[in-house]
Amino acid sequence: MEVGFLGLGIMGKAMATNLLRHGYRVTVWNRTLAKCQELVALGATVGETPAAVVAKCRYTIAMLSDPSAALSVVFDKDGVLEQIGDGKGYIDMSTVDAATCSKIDEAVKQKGGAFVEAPVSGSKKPAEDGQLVILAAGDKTLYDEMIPAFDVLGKKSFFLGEIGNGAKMKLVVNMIMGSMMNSLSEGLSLADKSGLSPQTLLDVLDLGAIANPMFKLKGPAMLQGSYNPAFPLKHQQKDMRLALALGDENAVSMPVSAAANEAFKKARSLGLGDLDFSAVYEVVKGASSSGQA
Ligand SMILES: NC(=O)C1=CN([C@@H]2O[C@H](COP(=O)(O)OP(=O)(O)OC[C@H]3O[C@@H](n4cnc5c(N)ncnc54)[C@H](OP(=O)(O)O)[C@@H]3O)[C@@H](O)[C@H]2O)C=CC1
Ligand SMILES: O=CC(=O)O
Repeated sequence: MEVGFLGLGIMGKAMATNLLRHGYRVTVWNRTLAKCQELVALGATVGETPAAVVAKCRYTIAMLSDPSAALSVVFDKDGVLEQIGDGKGYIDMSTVDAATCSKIDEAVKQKGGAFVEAPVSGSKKPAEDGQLVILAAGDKTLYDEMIPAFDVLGKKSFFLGEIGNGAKMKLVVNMIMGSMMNSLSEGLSLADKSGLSPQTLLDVLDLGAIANPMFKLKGPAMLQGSYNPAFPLKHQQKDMRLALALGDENAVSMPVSAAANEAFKKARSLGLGDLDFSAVYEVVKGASSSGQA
């Protein structure tokens, strides 16, 4: 099967690599074209523009940073819309909001193509290991056609129905994740400032009812002050922002998430946006130090 792949950031590179390893013929494009070379070394071919990729491939997957990138790659000059049409499918796996998915869906359908949104839960390592959780919605026929590729990329795919539902599910999940990361940061700070060992706190957490892979993976690195980006903080803040907007639309009060969003915004303002989202710990630590008598 031949697929196109647009966007070779942390996630896209791992996902396209996985497809190549499983025998897919992959044509890649990235805004910074030089980043395609690593994939070429693994057997990919390069499309000079998103339109060129879509012209060549029946199915094209995108994995881009945010709504503005997702829209630009579709609607701008040399974009997806110039070549999408009958018999072609476009699958956007980026984390965006439902309105962005609807705009893309309508435009692709108007050209005779099919669209599936399919954001993923799981970070760099699950992407490398083909262990993502895929949250798809939109054209069911295209979804069914993509199942073999989704099986390479992920451990489980959910088809959630009408367009927008994948985006909404992803935002709810990441809203919870961002709040949990803030809560862990506060707990580590509180343990430290009150004379306890933060490492012992991690050991205790890992044995109890709130043990989870995120605390286990990120906790020790946070104590080392090591924030090599798996999930960039700027993307987590984008997800909190979009989840809060979904809360606004539905009149759902989310004070915990709003507070977490403020901490991520503060981290961005301090220049931590390109670090892992666990770097919000630096903000929480700083806040507790400045509060000292
Ligand atoms: N990292 C993670 O753990 C996870 C991330 N996600 C989501 O997946 C998506 C990608 O994340 P990730 O790979 O980490 O992000 P990166 O920041 O590593 O990569 C972003 C990609 O988007 C491209 N891009 C950005 N702006 C534009 C634009 N205006 N036009 C065209 N291309 C653009 C970048 O191109 P260039 O190289 O030129 O900058 C790059 O290919 C995001 O929506 C994120 O929220 C979902 C699950 C996990
Ligand atoms: O979106 C990030 C993730 O880890 O999932």
